[in-house]
Amino acid sequence: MNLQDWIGRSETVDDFATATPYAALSATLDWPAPLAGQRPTSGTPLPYLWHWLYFLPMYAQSEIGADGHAKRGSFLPPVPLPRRMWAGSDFTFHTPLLVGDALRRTSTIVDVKEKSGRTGNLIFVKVRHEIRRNGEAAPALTEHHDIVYRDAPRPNDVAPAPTLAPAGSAWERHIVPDDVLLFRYSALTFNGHRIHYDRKYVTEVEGYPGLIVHGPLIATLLMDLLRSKRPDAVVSHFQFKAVRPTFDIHPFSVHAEPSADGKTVRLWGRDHEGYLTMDATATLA
Ligand SMILES: CC(C)(COP(=O)(O)OP(=O)(O)OC[C@H]1O[C@@H](n2cnc3c(N)ncnc32)[C@H](O)[C@@H]1OP(=O)(O)O)[C@@H](O)C(=O)NCCC(=O)NCCSC(=O)C[C@](C)(O)C(=O)O
Repeated sequence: MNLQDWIGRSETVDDFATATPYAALSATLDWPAPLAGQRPTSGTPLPYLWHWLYFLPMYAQSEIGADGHAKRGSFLPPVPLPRRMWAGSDFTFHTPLLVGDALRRTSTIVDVKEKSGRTGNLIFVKVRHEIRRNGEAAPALTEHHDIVYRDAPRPNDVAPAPTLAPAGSAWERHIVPDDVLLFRYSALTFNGHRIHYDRKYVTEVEGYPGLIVHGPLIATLLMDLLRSKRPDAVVSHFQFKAVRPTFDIHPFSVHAEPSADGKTVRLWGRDHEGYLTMDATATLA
């Protein structure tokens, strides 16, 4: 089967930006009282990246594959490598999405690439999502999502040399991940991926030392750090790359450092050993 044949495939999903998932994520991110868990009124802007609370992957239970995601070969190509991860994303925020909006997301497979990485064979699938609000012709948000698929683990696998994260930062937040945090984020995004809750599966089948913290959760924590320090910042562009997995067995931290000219903010995730896990940049409008 030629994976390139999937390039150009497209699907469209409609949804409403409802208040309850917003309230649940604000509680999960530990917003201070009285904001945590509070339902926002219609017209409240969605914080950056909270569009992931909508357009949930409503696959029938019988369509779910071994890793807890939908079986491959319908919208996403039937990639033969077993271990799926979120490699990174790139966003252009054209206009804010507001609670109460009727949203339409059109997703298109724009690239499928096989690569040989330090950790073995990799297949990258790039999906472009365009989200439009209330029937408008122009997208309010454009996202390019890189999904990576990895080989099965081998007994003598050696992790590639990690990169040290910057030593200091203007802003930071320390997170103690646990099963409950991971479960709540999986539930909010209706993500059945076993690597986030099935410890036996993630250690024995995928060969990782612990449950994996979701890439989109870490990216959301990065943007939440920026929001908490600069609530009025208007972000025009944001991109992140997940460079090293974060596991629930140790604390981790998220950091941000505005540039001297105030036009960009570098954001990053750092594990308990000081290694870079996610590298991101927000461009301010
Ligand atoms: C991605 C891994 C496997 C590459 O591992 P590697 O070390 O073997 O790669 P490399 O040797 O550094 O690079 C090989 C090639 O891949 C490219 N590359 C390398 N990294 C990236 C990246 N991030 N984004 C885009 N491209 C990337 C890189 O530029 C290079 O391309 P080239 O040959 O053309 O020069 C490795 O860096 C890794 O394990 N990263 C952490 C991934 C992670 O933890 N993701 C979040 C958790 S999984 C998740 O949230 C799941 C979820 C939510 O359930 C869900 O399914 O959607």
